[in-house]
Amino acid sequence: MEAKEPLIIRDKSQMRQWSRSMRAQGKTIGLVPTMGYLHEGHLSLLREAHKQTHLTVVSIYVNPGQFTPSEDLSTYPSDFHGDIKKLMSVPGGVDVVFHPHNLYDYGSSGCGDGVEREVRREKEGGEGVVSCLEERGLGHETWVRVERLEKGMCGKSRPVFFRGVATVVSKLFNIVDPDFAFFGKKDYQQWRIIRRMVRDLDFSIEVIGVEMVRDDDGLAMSSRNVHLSPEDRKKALSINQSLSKAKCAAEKGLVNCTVLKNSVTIAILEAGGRIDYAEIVDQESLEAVDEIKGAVVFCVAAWFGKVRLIDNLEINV
Ligand SMILES: Nc1ncnc2c1ncn2[C@@H]1O[C@H](COP(=O)(O)OP(=O)(O)OP(=O)(O)O)[C@@H](O)[C@H]1O
Ligand SMILES: CC(C)(CO)[C@@H](O)C(=O)[O-]
Ligand code: BAL
Repeated sequence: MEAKEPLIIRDKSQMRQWSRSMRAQGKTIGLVPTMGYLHEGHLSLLREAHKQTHLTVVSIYVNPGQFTPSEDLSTYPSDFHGDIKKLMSVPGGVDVVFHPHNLYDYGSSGCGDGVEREVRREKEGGEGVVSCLEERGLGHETWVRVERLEKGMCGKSRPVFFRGVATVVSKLFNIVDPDFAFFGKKDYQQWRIIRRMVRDLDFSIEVIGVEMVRDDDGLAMSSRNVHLSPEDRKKALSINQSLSKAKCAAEKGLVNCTVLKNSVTIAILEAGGRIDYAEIVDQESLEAVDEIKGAVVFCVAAWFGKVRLIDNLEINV
């Protein structure tokens, strides 16, 4: 049986009002931030939220602040009505879907285009990379950075990504004011970064990391999988298969990270993929390790056709 239709809120102040009035009634709120085009991985976050909170909010917002103009913002998949149906298929459904049109619209209080162009000029002379948000000239110039954790892996290949994620998640936290927020461990580095941000900035929110959901054949579920051709989708199984083999080998005593990383890199290249990175890092600090001694995570990003996929496996020896 389908759950009831959620309340759909598009306006920041209406979202805030809803949260305030629910909190005044003693209700706890769980937030699941997403970019839409939902799959079972997202729904597992919602199911986890149901276990911990009275009320649930799923946000659907494709954030221009975490994409550079050369990334795939314009082709990011979306299906709002399909998403609502999927959310209603989960027992208990969802109370609110927060689906803002533009989270960076500050009305007359924005300082506007002139300042934005100035910021862009400075950056182009400095760090050299701007996000789609700055490119659009919307007057936003405040960014949250988790300086060390954002440096490696996805932060290296997507230079504005974690700055954009930490900033938009801070905005969502301020607007929705949840007690709990749920993030998937598929995006392992993102989950760690949000946890650190919440600790360092004293957000009064508990961040819950939820296990990754895979398709039956092992491919990590991801909205971008829809862009894989059937051939590339088959080839992409090499990521999970080589990671699983490496994990088995590590558990049997092969702890040299160069050897393990090479085995995964070669398997993905032989399948026809292009490696972005293959890193074995400490689960907490995300620092690369040479030898597996304790709790590490083996993280991979690889391209198949025009699609960049990420995956990881935790290894505890
Ligand atoms: N397979 C999965 N298992 C568990 N959580 C997931 C999975 N895929 C995504 N999530 C989580 O859902 C939340 C929203 O992610 P997002 O909307 O970007 O989806 P996505 O499938 O990761 O998309 P993308 O193709 O951009 O990687 C994040 O916390 C993310 O970690
Ligand atoms: C956390 C997030 C919703 C921020 O835009 C996004 O990075 C995602 O979907 O993982
Ligand atoms: N789940 C990560 C969002 C992104 O790739 O932009």
